[in-house]
Amino acid sequence: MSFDEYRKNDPEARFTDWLRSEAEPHWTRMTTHRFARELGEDSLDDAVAGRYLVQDYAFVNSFVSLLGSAIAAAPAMPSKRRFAGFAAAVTADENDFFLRSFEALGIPEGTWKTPELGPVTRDFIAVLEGAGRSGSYPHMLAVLVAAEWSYLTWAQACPARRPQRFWLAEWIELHAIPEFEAFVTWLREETDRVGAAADEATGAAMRDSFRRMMVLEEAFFDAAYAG
Ligand SMILES: Cc1ncc(CO)c(N)n1
Repeated sequence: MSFDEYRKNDPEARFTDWLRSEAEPHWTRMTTHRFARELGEDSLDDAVAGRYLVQDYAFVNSFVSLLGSAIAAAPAMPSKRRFAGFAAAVTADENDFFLRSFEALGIPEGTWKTPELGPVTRDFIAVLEGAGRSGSYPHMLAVLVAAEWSYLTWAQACPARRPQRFWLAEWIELHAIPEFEAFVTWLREETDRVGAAADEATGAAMRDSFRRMMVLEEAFFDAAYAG
C-alpha cells in the first residue's frame, strides 16, 4: 500500500506510521522478541548477552559512521546538531557501557576488538555503509529511524523494575532515558517531514530500507541464541 492509500484510511497517519506498518510482521516480532522480554525480566542467559554485545559493538561502530554521514547530509545546523549530540552520547556513555560489560562478562579484548562477524551483522554493516555512501538524507533517515525507534519501543515496554546485572539494566536504560526518547521523537518528526515531501520513488526506497532494517533487527536478536 502506498503512503497516499494508507492516509486515505487514516488522514492523521504519519509517514513513519506507514513505514512501521509496511515493516510488519517484523516490527512487532522484533519489538516483542524473546530477547527483549528476557532482558526486561532479568532472565537472559549471559552467554546470549555476551554474544549479542560483541556483535552489537561492531554494529555500533558502523552506526556511528552513518551518524557522521547524517551530520554531513542534514540540511541545516539544527538537524546536524541533533545527530552530533546523539553521536556524542553513543561514542561516550554507550561506548563506556560496552567496555565495562565486556570486562564484567570476562570477554577478552581480542574477541570484541576484532570479532568474528556473524552473517546478520555483516548484512547490517552493509546496509549501514550503503546508506552512508548513498549520500541520500531520506535513505539515511529511514535506516536510522528503524534502528532507534524499534529500540525505544522494546525498551519502553520493559518492566520498570530493572535487572540486577548492570549490563542488562543499563542496556534497557540507555534506550529508555528521556534524552534517547527526545532524539527518537525528533528523528520521527524529521523522517515524517522528509518522507511526506519525497517523490514516489524516494518514498518507496525509504519503505524498503526501513523494512530491510526490521528484518535484520529480528534476525539479529535470533542470532544471539544460535551460539
Ligand atoms: C542492532 C541494533 N539496532 C539498533 C541499535 C540502537 O542503536 C543497536 N544498538 N543495535
